[in-house]
Amino acid sequence: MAELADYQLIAAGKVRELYAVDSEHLLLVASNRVSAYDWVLPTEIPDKGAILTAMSVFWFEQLADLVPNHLVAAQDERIPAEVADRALLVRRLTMLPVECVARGYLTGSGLIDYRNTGAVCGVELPAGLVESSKLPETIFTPASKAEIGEHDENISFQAVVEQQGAELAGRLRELTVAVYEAGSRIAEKAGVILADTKLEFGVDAEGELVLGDEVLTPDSSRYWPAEGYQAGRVQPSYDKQYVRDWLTSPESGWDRASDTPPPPLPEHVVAATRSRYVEAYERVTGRRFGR
Ligand SMILES: C[C@H](c1ccccc1)n1cc(-c2ncnc(N)c2C#N)cn1
Repeated sequence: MAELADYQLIAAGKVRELYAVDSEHLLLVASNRVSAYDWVLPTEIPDKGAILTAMSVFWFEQLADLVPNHLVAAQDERIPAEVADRALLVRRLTMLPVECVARGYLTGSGLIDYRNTGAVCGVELPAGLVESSKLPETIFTPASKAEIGEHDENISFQAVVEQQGAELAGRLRELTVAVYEAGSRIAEKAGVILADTKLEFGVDAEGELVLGDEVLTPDSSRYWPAEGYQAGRVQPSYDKQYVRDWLTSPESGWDRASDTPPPPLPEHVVAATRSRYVEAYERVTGRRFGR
C-alpha cells in the first residue's frame, strides 16, 4: 500500500489537496475541513471528505454518458490508507484556466453583477429579479481563476471564446449547462435545490475534453433545501447553515467584520453539520453512507 508521503503535493486549496502519483495519475484528496465566510474553520467535520468524495463518485457515474471524466478509481492500492475513503485516483489532464459555472438561480456574485449591469457575465436577464430568483433558463457564467485567497472574477462568454476558441468555448458552455441541469433534476427529486455549480474541465493526451475536479458537491455548488424556498431572501445553505448561524450568533463571540479567525465550533454544531452532509448524500444519491 502506498503512503501519502510517497507522493509530491502539487496543489492545495482551502479544503483539498492534489498529489502526483505518477506521470499519468494524480490523487485528489478531500479533507474534513470546512470553510465559511472565506475562513477555513479550526474545527473539522468528521467524514466530510469521505461524504463529498462519495458524492463526486455518484455524479461521475450519473454523468458518464454526458461527458468523459478523469476518475480512475475510488479504491486502489495507490490510494494510501490514511486518505482511503476521501481520495480519488484520477488521470492527469491539462486543465483549462476557466471556472465553468452554471446558474439556475440568482445569488452571490451573479446577483451583484445583475444589480450593477442587468446582466451576469454579459448574459442579459429580465428586469425585476431579486435575491434567489429562479432564472428563466440556466445561464453559463464563467470566471477566471483567481490567485489563492482571491475571489474568481466573472468573465463573459466572449472572453472564453477569445481565450479558448469558439468551438471549445461552445463545448464548455454546453457541457456545463447540461451537467448542471442533469444534477439539478436528480437533486430536485430529493428535495434539494442545486442553485449553481462550478466545474473544471481539462484536456487529455488524445485532446478529448474531460470533466475533472470534484463534481456537484456542496463545496462546488450551492445546495438549498427545496422546502421553504422563497425568492427575495438569502436561502439557508443545506450543509453550512448551522455553522454560519453559530458563527454569527453572540454565543460564538466572533466578530465577522474584525478580520480575526473564527473560534472552534461547539460539538453540537459539528454533529448537526455532519448530519446535514450525510443527509444530502443519502437523499440525492439514494445510497446509505457507511458509519
Ligand atoms: C483546482 C484543482 C485543485 C484540486 C485540489 C487542490 C487544489 C486545486 N486542480 C485540479 C487539477 C488537475 N490537474 C491535472 N489533472 C487533473 N485531473 C486535475 C484535477 N482534478 C489541478 N488543480
